[in-house]
Amino acid sequence: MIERIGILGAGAWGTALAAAVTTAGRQALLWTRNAELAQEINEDHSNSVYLPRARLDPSIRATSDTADLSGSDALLLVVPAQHLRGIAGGLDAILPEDTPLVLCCKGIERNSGKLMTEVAAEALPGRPLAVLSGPTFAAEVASGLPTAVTLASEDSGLAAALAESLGNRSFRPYLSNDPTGAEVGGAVKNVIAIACGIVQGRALGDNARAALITRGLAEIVRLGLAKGGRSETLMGLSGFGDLTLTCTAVQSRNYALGLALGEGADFEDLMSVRLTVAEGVESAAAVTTLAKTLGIEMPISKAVNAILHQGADIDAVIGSLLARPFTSE
Ligand SMILES: NC(=O)c1ccc[n+]([C@@H]2O[C@H](COP(=O)([O-])OP(=O)(O)OC[C@H]3O[C@@H](n4cnc5c(N)ncnc54)[C@H](O)[C@@H]3O)[C@@H](O)[C@H]2O)c1
Ligand SMILES: O=P(O)(O)OC[C@H](O)CO
Repeated sequence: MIERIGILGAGAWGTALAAAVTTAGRQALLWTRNAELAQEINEDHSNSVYLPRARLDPSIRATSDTADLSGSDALLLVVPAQHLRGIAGGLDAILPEDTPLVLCCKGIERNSGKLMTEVAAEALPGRPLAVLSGPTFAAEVASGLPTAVTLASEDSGLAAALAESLGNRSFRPYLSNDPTGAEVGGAVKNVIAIACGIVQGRALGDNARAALITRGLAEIVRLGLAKGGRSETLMGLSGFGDLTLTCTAVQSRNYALGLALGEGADFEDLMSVRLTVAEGVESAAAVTTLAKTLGIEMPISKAVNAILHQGADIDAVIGSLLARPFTSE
């Protein structure tokens, strides 16, 4: 039985997952690089920086020493995508080779274009891998509100064991053997959510957002299939489900970032003050490069990348998207 769950990363999602783990009756050990935050979690049972309104179960323990994770029966990887390689690599010497790794971060490594399972397989070679993804705002999970996730692994026995260990009445895993599809859905939906925020910020209407969600899903499916994922995964919780959630709620950091940009805020100003991660920023660049390499069309993702990273004018980019030739669905 998977009893002791190590959680690498005590941001909003790592902390919410610790809450789900304790609700399921398992032990949660959170790792954070910030010793003061570990002390706060242990002594005050709160995470005032990343999940300010949550009261945490006192059984949740935190540490800033990665060596403490070596006794985990499974390790959830919940650090921002661009930091996974660096942080996880430091665990290779201390983590047993049979410890399952569960990728809970949603992004693509910008420098390499690699998915999180690909990065984990290089940073911590040989360990069994799974992906946990889906429509999951951390604050709602921490409050015990009903949530369903995809738990995907090529090893169906591992996915089932993880579901048994982590699942409960309000945190319901659905099993899949398509981790690639689950990862692509989780990463690209953040980019499409930025696009949706931008059109809402520009007051272009709900029709425009529905069009972006639908054509965004077409981009997710193209990339997912090209990477070896399956279309039913991309139509499930970790694809369509998460895309819908993230593109329609101001609670989403990616959507909210797009909204602010659409309303006229400066990208660099927004990034210079933010504490929390908006994965779509880095993934927009990664997805654009990957689409070019794989020879697939992803015009919305490319447009977001042009706005964020190439200084393109928002109205000019929207004008170019609207001027694209008519085509079939
Ligand atoms: N918050 C959610 O609702 C939610 C839900 C599902 C998945 N996720 C995914 O989980 C992952 C983590 O997101 P989060 O919401 O927990 O993060 P967060 O925004 O709450 O916190 C930021 C995290 O990044 C870490 N960090 C910041 N700068 C760093 C650096 N230079 N080096 C190493 N670590 C650094 C911080 O210590 C902190 O743990 C992301 O991939 C996100 O997409 C988040
Ligand atoms: O706040 P966001 O945009 O990072 O989205 C959080 C989760 O990924 C939603 O499923």
